[in-house]
Amino acid sequence: MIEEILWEIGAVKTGEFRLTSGKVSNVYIDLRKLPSHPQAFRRVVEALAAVARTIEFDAVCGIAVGGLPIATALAYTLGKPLIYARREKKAHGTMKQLEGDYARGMKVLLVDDVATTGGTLLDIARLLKSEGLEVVEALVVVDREEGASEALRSEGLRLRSLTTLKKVLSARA
Ligand SMILES: O=P(O)(O)OC[C@H]1O[C@H](OP(=O)(O)OP(=O)(O)O)[C@H](O)[C@@H]1O
Ligand SMILES: O=C(O)c1cc(=O)[nH]c(=O)[nH]1
Repeated sequence: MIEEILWEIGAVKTGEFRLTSGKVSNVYIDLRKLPSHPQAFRRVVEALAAVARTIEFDAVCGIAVGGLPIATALAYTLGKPLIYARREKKAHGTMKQLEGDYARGMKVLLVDDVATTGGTLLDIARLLKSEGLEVVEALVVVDREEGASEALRSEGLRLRSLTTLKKVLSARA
């Protein structure tokens, strides 16, 4: 089970954490360490691939940093092209925010590690739309169920997840 895997690799942390949205929480899911555990990583990516195979899309878009290794492994597993978004536009070099090769009209599956308010997914969905891409759905490992699903729905996007924070916490050994 995904929830058990997260506990096993120590991805569930307790303490006091400031979240991206500015909220404070006493629990934090740290999936940045997932690729350091190859067997767990493979199981999570296989579970994501099972969901992704039910969706029609042309390319995976990962969100740096936490979502990028996961999206990369997912795209590789599915044999789909990968593009990825920085949280901020580069201030030098190419000056880009969206990396990789893409074309207008491409159907994209947006992938991240965790969704809380959905602000990050929405920002990147808007970036993709501004480049002429079509975001078909968003897929994350953990939905904290703190507004992301509703926020995405209000812009016509469905959020899918492998699990929720509630399920992770109730699976605690
Ligand atoms: O739904 P939201 O309220 O937007 O929060 C979720 C976002 O927060 C985390 O990223 P973080 O900003 O910590 O960046 P990182 O992945 O680069 O560490 C997480 O990886 C999501 O992208
Ligand atoms: O909302 C966030 O910033 C956030 C929450 C969480 O549990 N894990 C994470 O990586 N980010």
